[in-house]
This record gives sequence, C-alpha cells and structure tokens, in this order.
Amino acid sequence: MKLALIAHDKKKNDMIQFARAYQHILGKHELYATGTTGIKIMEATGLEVYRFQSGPLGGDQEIGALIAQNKMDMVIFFRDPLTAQPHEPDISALIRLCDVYAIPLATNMGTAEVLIHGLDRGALQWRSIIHEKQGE
Ligand SMILES: O=C(CO)COP(=O)(O)O
Repeated sequence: MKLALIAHDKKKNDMIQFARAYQHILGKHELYATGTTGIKIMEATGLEVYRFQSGPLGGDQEIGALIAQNKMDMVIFFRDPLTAQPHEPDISALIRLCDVYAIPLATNMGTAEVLIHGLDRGALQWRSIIHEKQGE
C-alpha cells in the first residue's frame, strides 16, 4: 500500500515517535511524505520515504494529486489545530480529496494508531481491487 505521512512543525515529534513505534509495519509499505516530515522520518528510522515538496511549497497538493488519481491508500496527517498555516487552503483541499475518494485519513495520533493496526491486519485489502484495475 502507498501511505502518505505528513506532520506540521509542532507535531513532528509525534510523527517521529509514531514512525519509530510502527517502523516494522511502515517498512512493508511504500512511504510518501511532505519534504521536512520525510527527512525527519528517514533520519529517525532509516525507512525509505519518497519526499514531495514541503507543505507550504505545494507538498500537500502533490499528495492530493495522487489521491485524485486514486494512487494513495492511506494518509496520516498530524495537523496542528492550534497554529494558523499559510497554506490552509491546500490542507483543506487534501482533506477534502480524502473524503472524495474514501481514503482512510488520520489527523491525530489516536486515529493513526487505529489505522496502522487495521492496515497490518489487512483492513485495506479492498484497495488492492483498485490497484488491479490500475494494472499495478
Ligand atoms: O506543512 C505541512 C503540511 O501541511 C508539512 O510540510 P513539511 O513536512 O515540509 O514540514
């Protein structure tokens, strides 16, 4: 499965903890991230992560574009709900596209835990039907 990992600055430590804790699960999947989040995850875990632009420079939109092509299977996005972001419209657009395409989205650690355990138990196998249709 293809997973997107994104964290706002005040949530980057949470993302590092999450990636370390679930490295054994994350390592079985294709990982994508916005620029700075990706570097931090790679440094902390040694996992291979494909990095898009940093969020404020268009990274959320790049991940949104993959969702619009039905090429992303899960999004874990540790948003900072207490800090205004200059690229708020991009963030809203990404979340909206997850809803348009029924892509599992976690915006906090509690939901992320549920999703990652579900992923490991095969709860996203329905997505493989879409992969087959796309010839992947
Ligand atoms: O701003 C972000 C998501 O909206 C995250 O971007 P970075 O991972 O580059 O910090």
